[in-house]
Amino acid sequence: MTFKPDRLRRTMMFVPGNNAGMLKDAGIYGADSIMFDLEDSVSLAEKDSARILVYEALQTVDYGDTELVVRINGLDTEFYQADIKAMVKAGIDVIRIPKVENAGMVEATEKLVADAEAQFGIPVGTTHVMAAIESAEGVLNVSQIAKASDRMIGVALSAEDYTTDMQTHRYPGGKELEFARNMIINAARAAHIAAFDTVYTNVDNVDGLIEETEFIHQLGYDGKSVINPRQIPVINKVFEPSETEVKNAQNVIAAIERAHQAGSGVIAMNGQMVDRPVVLRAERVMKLAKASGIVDKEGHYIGK
Ligand SMILES: CC(C)(COP(=O)(O)OP(=O)(O)OC[C@H]1O[C@@H](n2cnc3c(N)ncnc32)[C@H](O)[C@@H]1OP(=O)(O)O)[C@@H](O)C(=O)NCCC(=O)NCCSC(=O)C[C@@](O)(CC(=O)O)C(=O)O
Ligand SMILES: [Mg+2]
Repeated sequence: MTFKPDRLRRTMMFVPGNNAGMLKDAGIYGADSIMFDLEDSVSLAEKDSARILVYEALQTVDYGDTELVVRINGLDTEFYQADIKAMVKAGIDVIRIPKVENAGMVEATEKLVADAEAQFGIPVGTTHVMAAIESAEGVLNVSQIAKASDRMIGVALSAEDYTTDMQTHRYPGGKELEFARNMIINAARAAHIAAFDTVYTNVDNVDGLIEETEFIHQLGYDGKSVINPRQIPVINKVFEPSETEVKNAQNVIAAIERAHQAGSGVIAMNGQMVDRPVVLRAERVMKLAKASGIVDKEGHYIGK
């Protein structure tokens, strides 16, 4: 497994844990993270067999350096303890805890994860966790949840369960998600972890997916959970910087290097002040440009 703390996470693809064919091919579609699901896409009757299937896939399928995540069953079920044990033993990168309402739920999971690491000879602290926020209570507590563990890599909005809890449903435009989206991105940034937007459930509506992704990209989200491989290139395209953005970022990085050589941390470029926040934004643009394949090894724009 390949955990990299500062990796891009534009797409995290749900793969139903009871579907052997999807498990086998999940690595070929280019998702930044693959999320094996043991929770809501698996029926009660198949919980144990899905856990075994995912465990076997983790032993036998080569997923390259894709980040590997598993969504375990909820902490109010009879399954989650066995899920944690098996997935830690298999060496999963990240455990996604569903329906997190408070920091205590993260702490309880963390303890079981640490116990399993010790039991299976895995260095304690190497399995990471993330929290799915799926209720009104979870949204209100998200800042504590985001800071509840050193293992925490991100918080995710889960709008299907959230809108149900809020006694509404999902509308085009997503006004019903505004408060949750703002709370989650703010909590993630304050905790220096990633923020993932929710799934877009109409896999045939490409325009709707683009519109939603542009909006969450503007808010500062790292990416989205996805349910279908066809959604991956669409989201990646929204996160792909334009030629102007890349060239501006290159100029910013070159300008700040010149400033550093002259012993300064700030410089003017075309009348605009270039300082640390501008440089950090430029570095993120270059990281996205590299992942999008639109710059060469030296960072020069080559397009597609
Ligand atoms: C949506 C659909 C039925 C469409 O089927 P279709 O048949 O039309 O798909 P096609 O495009 O035709 O498939 C073309 C090829 O891709 C393969 N393929 C498709 N999907 C793949 C995939 N996911 N992984 C790997 N492979 C895949 C397929 O096998 C085929 O391979 P091949 O035959 O070889 O050509 C299918 O995608 C699917 O089942 N998705 C997963 C659904 C799921 O996981 N739901 C639970 C998570 S949400 C939730 O729980 C709510 C939440 O909790 C969320 C939160 O927490 O964020 C909240 O509260 O909001
Ligand atoms: Mg859910």
